[in-house]
Formats: sequence, C-alpha cells, structure tokens
Amino acid sequence: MSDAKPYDAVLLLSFGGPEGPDDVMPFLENVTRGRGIPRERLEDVAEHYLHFGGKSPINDQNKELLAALRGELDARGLADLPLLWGNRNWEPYVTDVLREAHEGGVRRVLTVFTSAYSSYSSCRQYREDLAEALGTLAEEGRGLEVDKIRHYFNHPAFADVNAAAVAEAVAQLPEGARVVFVTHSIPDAMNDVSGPPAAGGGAYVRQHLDVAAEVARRASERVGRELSWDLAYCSRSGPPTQPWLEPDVNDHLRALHADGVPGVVVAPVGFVSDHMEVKFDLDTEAAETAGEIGLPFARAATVGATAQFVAGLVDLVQERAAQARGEDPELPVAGGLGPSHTVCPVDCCRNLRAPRPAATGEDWQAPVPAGS
Ligand SMILES: CC1=C(CCC(=O)O)c2cc3nc(cc4[nH]c(cc5[nH]c(cc1n2)c(C)c5CCC(=O)O)c(CCC(=O)O)c4C)C(CCC(=O)O)=C3C
Ligand SMILES: [Fe+2]
Repeated sequence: MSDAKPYDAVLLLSFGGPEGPDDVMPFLENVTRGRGIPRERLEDVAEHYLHFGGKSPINDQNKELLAALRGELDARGLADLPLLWGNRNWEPYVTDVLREAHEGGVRRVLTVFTSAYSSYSSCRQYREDLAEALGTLAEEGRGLEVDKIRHYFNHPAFADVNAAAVAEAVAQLPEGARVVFVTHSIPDAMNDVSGPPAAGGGAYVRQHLDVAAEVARRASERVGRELSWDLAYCSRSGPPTQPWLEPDVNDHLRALHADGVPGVVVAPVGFVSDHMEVKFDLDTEAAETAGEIGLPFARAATVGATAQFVAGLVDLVQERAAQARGEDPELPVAGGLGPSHTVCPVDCCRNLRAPRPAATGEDWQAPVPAGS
C-alpha cells in the first residue's frame, strides 16, 4: 500500500509557539482571544516562556517530527507525497500553508493534529481553525477538502512508546515507586461535553484513564512487577471560581509523599512532545515540589519523534486513505475503548463559548470557492 490516494498532501497541524521574547505577548493574545483568561495568568505564562528565552520548544519539536515523518513516508514509497506543517496560533499559520499548497496544485489534504485526545481544546478548536482557514481560502477562490486521521491516544504505537518510557523512568527509582500520568487540565464543563454526544460526554477523562491503564499494564510487563498509577493534571488556567480537572500534579505529589510512596514517575501522556507545559509545569515546577518534600522523581519521556510512534502515525495516514477509497482496513487499537471516529459527529466536543463551524465533521459543508 504505497499510496495515499485520494489525498495529495499530509498536513501536520499544531498549536504553534513563540520564537523569541518579542513574540511572547502577541502569541498569548492569539491563544487567549475570547477565552476569558485572567490577565495575571497571562503574565505568569509569559514568565514561563521568558524563563526559556521567550522561545517555545514546540516548533523545533515539530520540525524534528516532520523530518522523521518525511523519512518514514519516503521509506514506504510515498516520497512524492507533500508533507506540510501549519499552526493555529503562530507562524507558519495554517491558512498561509494551505494557500501555498493550493498554489502548488494540492486539493485534498489529510490532517494529523499534534494532539491525541478528544475535547474542545484538543480537537474541536483545531477543526474550527481549519474551517476558518478554508473559509478564507474559499473567498480567494481556492477550494480545498480536508479530512483527519482518527484520535491516536489508543493506537498501539502510542501506548507502546509511552510504556517503554515509563519502564525506563521506573528503573531509576526505588522499588514501589508510583506512576503519575499527567495531562493538561481543562474546565470540568469542557470535559463534560467532550467526545460524541451519543457517548454521553466525558471522553477526555475516559480516554486518558484508558491510555493510563494500558500504558501501566504494558510498562508493568516490561519491568516485571505490577505498577500502581494515578492520573493528575497540570497547567490549570482560567478564573479560580471555575472548576477544572483535579488533582493538580503538585498537590498530588504531596499527597503521595504523605502516604509514604517512595518515589514517583511523572508520565506526561497528555502531550506528544516536551511542550512548555512539560518543560515548565513538570520539569521545573513539579520537580521542585518533589525536591522540596524529598520525593524521588523521574519524568518519563514523551513520544516525540521516536521511530515507532512515527511509523504509527504513517500507518494511520495510510489507514485513513484506505477508508477514503472505500476500503475496510484493519484498525489496530490498544486499551478498551475501540477505534475512534474520523468524521466527528454533530456537536462532538461542543464549543461552550461561541460555536463556530468546524471542518472534518458530519455537518461540515465545504465553502464554495469564489468565482466557481
Ligand atoms: C487540552 C489542552 C492541550 C493539549 C492538546 C494540544 O496539544 O493541543 C493544550 C495544549 C497546548 N497549550 C499551549 C499553550 C497555551 N494554552 C493556553 C490555554 C489553555 N489550554 C487549554 C487546554 C489545552 N492546551 C485550555 C483549556 C486553556 C485555557 C483557555 C481556553 O479555554 O482555551 C495558554 C494561555 C495561557 C494559559 O491559560 O495557560 C497557552 C499559552 C501549548 C503550546 C505549548 C508550547 O509552547 O510548548 C500547547 C501544545
Ligand atoms: Fe493550552
């Protein structure tokens, strides 16, 4: 299957991040426009970026992932398939990237998000921003069709690479160390409406619990003992009056220490690479918390651009292409939830603030290009 037909390009769609100190505030304004984030929180987060020279790690990590994806596509006979990279919140902006691709003859694009789970922030917001880009391009007379791969939180490659990372971190700690899986906190209300409405909401937490159990099971096999684990959250923002998913990872480390747990592996399964949340909220802040209370601490690696994860992503691209051709490919999964949809049902991960059209959904109507 050395073919990606009917797609004529793959787009890696990511969050984006600042490249230097002058970019930090404009980037944060892009991210938080209309999201009701308090000014103090923005100033705090600006400090996190400035602590690292005003440069987010995310862009270089995406470049590394792109190079690895390119290599894997080439190795599978897909050297002619263009691989694009665009962001929602910073350059290269997805609209500009798709415009240029259209100029080069690209009409049908398969998208891979750098985010593995369902929720407004981790899926629908990407779809809304894609829809906006497609709208802008249609006004310029450019027609493009876009699909996406299924969520990959429960792809075997994602589970396996995370399990290897957890096992490696466990080996650095005393016997009896606990695994604390960490993901980005979101408002409770956002979790409540995450995933397809027919599944009753709560998909964000459900998916993380499923991955955590599966990664812990695979890591336990690797280390030869039963690992106990919890799920905790980082990077809460929003006003204090609004409930967000808890426990916060720092509070949780203190609680585990008080219970006599002899060490913790912090495993950021909610992130595909070492984003600022990982570098600051975990490697800086949570590590400091652990240091203060004298709790041995090891951070498991994120999947990043590991060969096995990259191969899994290309499998997902080929699988989605086969589906688009009307074939019935195998859909490998890990854990207990089964393969997720590729075309989002109506109101999947509903936007609770200001609903906007979202691409790659059942109710998406591609805008008609001007002049056609
Ligand atoms: C679930 C989730 C992911 C994972 C899925 C995915 O990967 O997309 C994620 C990723 C990311 N979030 C990032 C950065 C930020 N997120 C913010 C704000 C928020 N994130 C939220 C959720 C998520 N965010 C939410 C509910 C808010 C509150 C505002 C709102 O309701 O929309 C803010 C504003 C300041 C603040 O409030 O903290 C910033 C700067 C970066 C870049 C990091 C880098 O530079 O390495 C990345 C990858
Ligand atoms: Fe975020």
